[in-house]
Amino acid sequence: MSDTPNAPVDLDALRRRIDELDGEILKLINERADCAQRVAHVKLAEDADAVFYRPEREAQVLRRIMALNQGPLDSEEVARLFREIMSACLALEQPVKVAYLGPEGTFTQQAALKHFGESAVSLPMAAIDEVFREVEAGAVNYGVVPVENSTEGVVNHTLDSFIDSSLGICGEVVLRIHHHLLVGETTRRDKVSRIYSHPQSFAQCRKWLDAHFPHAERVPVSSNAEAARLVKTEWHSAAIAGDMAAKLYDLTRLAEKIEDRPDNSTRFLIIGHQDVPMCGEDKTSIIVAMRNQPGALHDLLEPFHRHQVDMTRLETRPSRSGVWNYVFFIDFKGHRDEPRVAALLDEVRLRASELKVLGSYPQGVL
Ligand SMILES: O=C(O)C(=O)C[C@]1(C(=O)O)C=C[C@@H](O)C=C1
Repeated sequence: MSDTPNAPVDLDALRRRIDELDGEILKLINERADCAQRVAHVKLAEDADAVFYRPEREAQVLRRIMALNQGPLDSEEVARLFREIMSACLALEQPVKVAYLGPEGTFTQQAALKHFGESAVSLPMAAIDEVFREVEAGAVNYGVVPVENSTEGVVNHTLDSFIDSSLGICGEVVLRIHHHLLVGETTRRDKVSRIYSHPQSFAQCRKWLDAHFPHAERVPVSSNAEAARLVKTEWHSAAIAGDMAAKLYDLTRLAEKIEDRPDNSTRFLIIGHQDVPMCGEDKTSIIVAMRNQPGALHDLLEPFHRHQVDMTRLETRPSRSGVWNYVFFIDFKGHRDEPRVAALLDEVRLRASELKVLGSYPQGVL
């Protein structure tokens, strides 16, 4: 075989080489799976209630692979392949069960698959509260809920659910959101008089809709997947939804990527009972209640500046009880076990009327 580009190649020889390599890859993947099974035995020997899913280790594996990769495959592509290999290995140790904000075909399901891989068992829930309840009750191991969109801002319902919940955060996943205009096979573009979607998606595609379908009725529904389900059986209707919903309901794309901002993305949280050890590139989320007095916000923020802790998000929510006068949701870089972060948290605790650490977890890798 020649290394010279454009040299004539022998197709049979190349396919024989691919067969050989596939044999080696197969052997290595199974050797890896065997190691994972042995890891499970070690975990069980140490603790009968062992937790098999280890977010910090998964983040380290994926980051290492991306750093090692020399192409020609793109690093993200390679990480996605390893994501699936680890998902299958974890399923051999113990299949992980995940509840997500449904119905089937939502972006949250896409986020759950991106984070846990195809070997996880994922179950759709009708509402964010239900995802929290299923995880709290132990019916599933983890939950996946949306928390903020780059165009539309925060998902208040998710933030509020943390106030009264015993659950914490064990991971995050960021998804690029691409919306398409979808129709059933009998609907023509010039006949679309009604468009269904989730209110957030309407907001994310507002300029495109004003320009292309100014006269179509916009009907808000509970999810993009529900919008896709409705148009499957309706003439003259279209839905705004993503790839998963298009595939699930076998719809045609009249227009692709119609979101107004090309960087439109949504951040999802993985919720659970687990305290996640440090992985090296971590984030911490806290809820802080401050007394209703002048300078409260300054008092809260000043230690972050002094300890040089990088805040990535600050949200304020109205209090729902007397104690929680002002409630702030804060995300920052670092892990609660780092001395610098521990010192910061001690100071914030002294200044606040309440502090709840929701968790430290790996920054989203993919
Ligand atoms: O290292 C572990 O603890 C494992 O269980 C192995 C492994 C892997 O396949 O690499 C599988 C599942 C865990 O979530 C993390 C990593």
